[in-house]
Amino acid sequence: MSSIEVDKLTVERGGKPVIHGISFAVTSGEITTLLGANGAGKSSTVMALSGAIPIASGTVKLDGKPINGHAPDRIRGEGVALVPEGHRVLGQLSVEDNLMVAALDPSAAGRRKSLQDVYEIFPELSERRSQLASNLSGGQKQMVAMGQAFIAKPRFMIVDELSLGLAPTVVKRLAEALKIAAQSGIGVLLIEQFANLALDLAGHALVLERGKLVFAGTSAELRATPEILHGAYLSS
Ligand SMILES: Nc1ncnc2c1ncn2[C@@H]1O[C@H](COP(=O)(O)OP(=O)(O)OP(=O)(O)O)[C@@H](O)[C@H]1O
Repeated sequence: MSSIEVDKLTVERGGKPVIHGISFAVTSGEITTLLGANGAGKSSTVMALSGAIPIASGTVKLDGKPINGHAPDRIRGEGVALVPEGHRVLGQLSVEDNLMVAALDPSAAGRRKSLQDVYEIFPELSERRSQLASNLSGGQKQMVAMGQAFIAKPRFMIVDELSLGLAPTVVKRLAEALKIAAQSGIGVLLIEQFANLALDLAGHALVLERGKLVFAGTSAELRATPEILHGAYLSS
């Protein structure tokens, strides 16, 4: 079993600590959701894990080997792909070029195969492969952003806000894709504003409150502790 282990992680933003020594693990083949009120520190946590912002102290290990301090591209190459908040795409490139720039396989044949795998997950993208990404709907852009993670054949995917601003039918499709990812062995760390959706998808949950972890356990345990669950949305 593969895992990301986070130990006593501290992160500073604007010179002030916003994550205060949190520890948790994300395991392969499982969806773990990170919940918390606005400003609790969810984005800061995942940005630190993916190398987008520095870690003030603590360690992040992938299968026992430290990856903290590595550049984002290196962390991606090591098997941890981030789907950043806001379904950003390269608007002036086609859907297919957006996906291909994110492929990591050294062989052209391997990259084509990875592309076909993404089109199998998201046939909508195959149908629009030549279309400029700027012309896509928000949901289709999120599929491209997730496709850019899938095409790298990651061991772990970190998804910062799956459903933000998207229609329920599209969210259902994206949620299915995450389930497929987990079933294929990928470990998923999911930030999601809708707790019910997050807890339906995830087997495990973490709750952040003002940069501190106040809950780590199964989704069922969290559902059975409504005061923590509600606190997660009210106490920033
Ligand atoms: N660029 C920044 N500079 C300074 N402080 C920041 C910066 N970004 C975030 N913060 C602060 O860090 C803390 C954690 O913010 P973060 O965005 O990680 O929380 P979040 O849980 O992802 O919230 P949201 O759901 O609103 O995105 C907040 O107090 C926020 O004001």
